[in-house]
Amino acid sequence: MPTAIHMEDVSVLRHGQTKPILRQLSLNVQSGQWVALCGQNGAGKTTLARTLLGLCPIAAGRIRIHGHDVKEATAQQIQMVFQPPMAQLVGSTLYEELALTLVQRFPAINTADLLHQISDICQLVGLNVPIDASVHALSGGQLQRLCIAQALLSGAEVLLLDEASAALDADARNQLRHLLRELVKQGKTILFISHDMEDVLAADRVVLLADGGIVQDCHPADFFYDAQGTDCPARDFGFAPPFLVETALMYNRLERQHIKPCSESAFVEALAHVVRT
Ligand SMILES: Nc1ncnc2c1ncn2[C@@H]1O[C@H](COP(=O)(O)OP(=O)(O)OP(=O)(O)O)[C@@H](O)[C@H]1O
Repeated sequence: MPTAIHMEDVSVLRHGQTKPILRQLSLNVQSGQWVALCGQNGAGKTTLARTLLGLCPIAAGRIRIHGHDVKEATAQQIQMVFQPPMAQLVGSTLYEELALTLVQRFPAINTADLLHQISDICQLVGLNVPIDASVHALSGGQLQRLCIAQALLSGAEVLLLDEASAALDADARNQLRHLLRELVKQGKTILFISHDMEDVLAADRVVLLADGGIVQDCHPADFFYDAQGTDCPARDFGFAPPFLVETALMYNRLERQHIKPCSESAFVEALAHVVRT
């Protein structure tokens, strides 16, 4: 798989500060990988994402997005779903907002195709509001979905999501995780900043930031389960394991097993395997 994100010894200083917010940080992400970026408040997650967009100048190091220098990366290579959502919206209606993105990408697009693509993307992200709805009349969750729709319509290969599930209810969070999994299967690369441990569990890889540096980079199974499967290393970093992990840890302790599921289906499969053997 080609490298989608390449960060090499990157340091970032914010205006007026002497202490770097990102400290000689190196990170490589392959195309088609879903990375959960987590860390406590102020760890540098948003700064890292903004740096990948070229919005925070780097004091040292280098960044390449799909082989291009970060300064030359286009909207079709990398896009961010910002938090709060209004930060990225410029149109006054849902139609205007999405049509603008499509016209930028396909200047010759006709109205029928425009409406078709907008309708498809709204269905994909579960945005069930009239096309002429005012952006200001949308709920937090609907705005979040609109921003995700917009990022997808841009055609970007790399999607950065900053707390994109924060305004969503539990069902919508699940839907978003399914959508992200589908996008990854289609080859998109996802960097998902989230404090929600269910989001972290659903990823292919967890990168934990603390004080501007990477302190953990591993598979979710190694983030949430120790070698025996009876304890949760993520607790040492201040993160409570999600319910599925809690349940598996308890099961392992009671039944002296070592299963480490990261999804409901993996849990069922692991239990079936234990019963068979
Ligand atoms: N525009 C800015 N100017 C100066 N310092 C900033 C700026 N934005 C962020 N910082 C500082 O950079 C550090 C990292 O902030 P950042 O927003 O990247 O953290 P984060 O991990 O995304 O936090 P959170 O989980 O709270 O969103 C913090 O100490 C913050 O105060």
